[in-house]
Amino acid sequence: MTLESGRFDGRTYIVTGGGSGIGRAIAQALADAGARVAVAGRTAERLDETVALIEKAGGEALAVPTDVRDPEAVDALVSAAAERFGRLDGLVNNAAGNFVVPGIDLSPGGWRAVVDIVLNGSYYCTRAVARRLREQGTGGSVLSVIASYAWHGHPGTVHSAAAKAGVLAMTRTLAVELAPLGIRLNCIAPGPTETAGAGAALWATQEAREEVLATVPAGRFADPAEIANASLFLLGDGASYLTGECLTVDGGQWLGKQVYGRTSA
Ligand SMILES: CCC/C=C/C(=O)SCCNC(=O)CCNC(=O)[C@H](O)C(C)(C)COP(=O)([O-])OP(=O)([O-])OC[C@H]1O[C@@H](n2cnc3c(N)ncnc32)[C@H](O)[C@@H]1OP(=O)([O-])[O-]
Ligand SMILES: NC(=O)C1=CN([C@@H]2O[C@H](COP(=O)(O)OP(=O)(O)OC[C@H]3O[C@@H](n4cnc5c(N)ncnc54)[C@H](OP(=O)(O)O)[C@@H]3O)[C@@H](O)[C@H]2O)C=CC1
Repeated sequence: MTLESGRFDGRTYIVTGGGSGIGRAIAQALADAGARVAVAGRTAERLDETVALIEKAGGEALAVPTDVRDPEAVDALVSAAAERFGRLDGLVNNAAGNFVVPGIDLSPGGWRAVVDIVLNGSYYCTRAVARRLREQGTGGSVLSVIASYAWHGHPGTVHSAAAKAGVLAMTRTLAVELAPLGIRLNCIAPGPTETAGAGAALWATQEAREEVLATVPAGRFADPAEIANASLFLLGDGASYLTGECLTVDGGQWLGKQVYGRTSA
């Protein structure tokens, strides 16, 4: 069997949270590899910027302002992408919200805001795209961006850790349900990655940045392009027999738990 891994010519993907950070990098990488991309998020201007960057590089993209917490808006997003590009091949669940607060002090509204975006939004998007793929009879792939605290938890982010764990369970469940339709679902768990959104939400001060860096054996933040490269592998034909998995891309962070207070020998 010969596979054209690494190329996405003629394919169409939806990237949620495609107006910034990791989502923008994945959208650009997909477009560079030949795909058409629909980017979704709440802020139209950011989406337009992503589209302009992709078009400037010779690619094709569409901005569809969408709040992933609204299932009807998500259905409309999927219809808009399929109508513009004629078909769909997959989805990247990348949209997220996050802030640091002790779980005991978190309000029900704060819990709901994050769980609605990360878990419910990922489910609405996955369901809508899977229905479209079933209708087309083509198969496809779904990638969800989670975080390693889905399995080890993290103080200060109970809402996000619980929601990301839910996305992992959703992925594993639907990977089995949808395999007969040729639809693969996987997750990627980035380590600390240099984006304005995460910087503002999680390491807003120099001291906080240094604390985060001290936990990464590789000694640096990831560049969003490094997360995008690994994402393309999981979305593409090079991973055609890979489903229900999570690839951790974190410079050794979660393994380097500093039991003896150090990250190097
Ligand atoms: C290793 C790292 C892994 C993961 C990294 C990332 O995810 S990086 C990605 C990082 N990127 C992003 O996060 C970008 C997107 N993020 C966002 O848009 C916002 O941060 C959002 C998640 C709050 C959603 O916005 P929205 O317009 O829906 O929300 P709203 O303003 O209407 O508030 C809703 C509820 O939340 C409450 N609340 C809010 N802030 C705080 C706080 N600091 N403290 C306590 N509570 C807070 C607020 O009080 C309200 O609750 P109430 O009073 O009704 O009970
Ligand atoms: N950076 C990091 O260190 C890490 C990031 N991650 C994950 O990577 C992904 C991207 O994060 P990152 O690029 O850093 O941060 P960003 O803040 O740049 O990305 C979050 C994106 O989600 C969009 N978004 C938020 N709420 C909604 C909503 N209700 N509907 C639609 N879109 C929404 C935002 O756009 P808008 O506000 O315009 O809607 C934004 O584009 C997230 O899933 C995050 O949890 C995981 C591990 C580490």
